Amino acid sequence: MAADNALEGCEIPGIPGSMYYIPNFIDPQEEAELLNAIPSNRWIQLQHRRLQTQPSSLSKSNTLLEAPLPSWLVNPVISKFKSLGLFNDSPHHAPNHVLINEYNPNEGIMPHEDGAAYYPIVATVSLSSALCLDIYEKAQDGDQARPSSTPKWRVLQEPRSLLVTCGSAYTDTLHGISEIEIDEDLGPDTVANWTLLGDHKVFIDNGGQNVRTTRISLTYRDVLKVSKVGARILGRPRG
Ligand SMILES: O=C(O)CCC(=O)C(=O)O
Ligand SMILES: [Fe+2]
Repeated sequence: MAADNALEGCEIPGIPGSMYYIPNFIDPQEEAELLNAIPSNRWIQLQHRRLQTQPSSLSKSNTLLEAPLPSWLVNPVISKFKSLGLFNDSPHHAPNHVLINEYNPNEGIMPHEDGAAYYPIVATVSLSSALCLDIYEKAQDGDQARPSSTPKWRVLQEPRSLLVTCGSAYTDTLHGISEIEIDEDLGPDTVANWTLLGDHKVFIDNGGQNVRTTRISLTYRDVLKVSKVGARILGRPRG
């Protein structure tokens, strides 16, 4: 992809196809401003996390009703994506959809794939707390893909970092976050992006542990199918 040059040196070793980790993608003030801007009245409470979607959730046919993203999700994050060349090759040349997930300690998300509604590039900004994303190889079960029984890799996402998943890392793996309070046994042999971390000393000094606090993630994607309001009202899509 076009971002290859800008992301050179950020590719996570060992994970095929590729995932990139950029520590300190935003600064503490940008992080605080993003946290402040998240509307408090749009959360949907699920059993093990809460979430909101911007500008809106997808229809049953995975279609997004065309609408601009709020400006606080565009600047500074999407401007920084542009300087990295991220989403240059995606159909809309920019993300048009952001999922905001909030996890308290002991909360997570089951292993899953993000699927065919999106162009295969995902950019995730982490806020507030570090935690490990578990990456599973895909085991084929008839037509159904299921995760390998244990995670093959762990990616430690520090607050203010960016994780980019693209290509076969998007299509051929599953990802999840385990419902634990403490990420244990963190070190060079157990964390795929150890050499790319902004500050691995924090984890060494803490005996290889990360005690989670509440983490919020912003997941930027390009939804492939977008419908225009006018076309919908007329019942005739006009391209
Ligand atoms: O919070 C994250 O980093 C992952 C979220 C995720 O996988 C999703 O919403 O599809
Ligand atoms: Fe996901």
